[in-house]
Amino acid sequence: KEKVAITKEQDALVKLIVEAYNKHQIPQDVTKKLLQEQYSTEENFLLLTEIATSQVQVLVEFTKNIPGFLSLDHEDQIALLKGSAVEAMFLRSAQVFSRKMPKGHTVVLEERIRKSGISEEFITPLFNFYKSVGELHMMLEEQALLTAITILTPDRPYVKDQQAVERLQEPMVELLKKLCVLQHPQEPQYFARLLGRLTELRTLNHYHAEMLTSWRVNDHKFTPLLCEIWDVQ
Ligand SMILES: Cc1cccc(C)c1Nc1c(-c2c(F)cccc2F)nc2cccc(C)n12
Repeated sequence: KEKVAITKEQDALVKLIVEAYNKHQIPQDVTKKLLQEQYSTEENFLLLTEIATSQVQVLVEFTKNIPGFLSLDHEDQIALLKGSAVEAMFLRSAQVFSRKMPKGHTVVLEERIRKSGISEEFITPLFNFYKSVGELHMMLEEQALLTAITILTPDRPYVKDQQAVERLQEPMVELLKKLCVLQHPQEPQYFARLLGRLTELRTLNHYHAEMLTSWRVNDHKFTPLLCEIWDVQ
């Protein structure tokens, strides 16, 4: 059985991706508000809107630090960001939800999500996804690479030069595969399970679009950044 080893270049790549992934977190004042604000539906929705807005900012910063991303065609950069924003945010919020947050915050955040006027038909798949990501106990390198791989999906709508995106995504997929073999030797199907999460993520795009529409119908206000990334209003 050939020995799987990370090359020097691959080690440099994973360090760059992890550094970018760690660089930006949700601002403290936003998470502090989670515990302080009272529990009205309006207040909860406003808080989630604030968190979503800062998550989009975090996503844009992370994406700009993915090696090679800024050398892509500028319109393709926008197409990749808009096409992957929901999936990347689900992935990041799943990790924040299952790992990063102190226990107390997670309970409060769950409570506020459940009481923010979102329909049950979205809440269930959302928490199922959070649970399925939590059960993987992903390591930081795996989370960061999986998020970069999601962003660098070549077949997003309006991407013109799909090959250029593939050339960036492929080495990341190879690297993640090697990391999974090295870091989870007792679980040969671990890499396949990670990719399975990406398939589950794509189904959540549909729910998210429905949610946006239902919020707009109920005249909920979004921030300019959320309007721009999801073409609402
Ligand atoms: C921050 C948060 C956490 C869990 C559930 C939800 C509904 C949110 N908030 C939003 C999300 C969103 C996200 F930010 C991460 C994951 C899944 C998401 F639905 N998308 C949007 C889009 C417009 C307005 C909001 C309030 N919003």
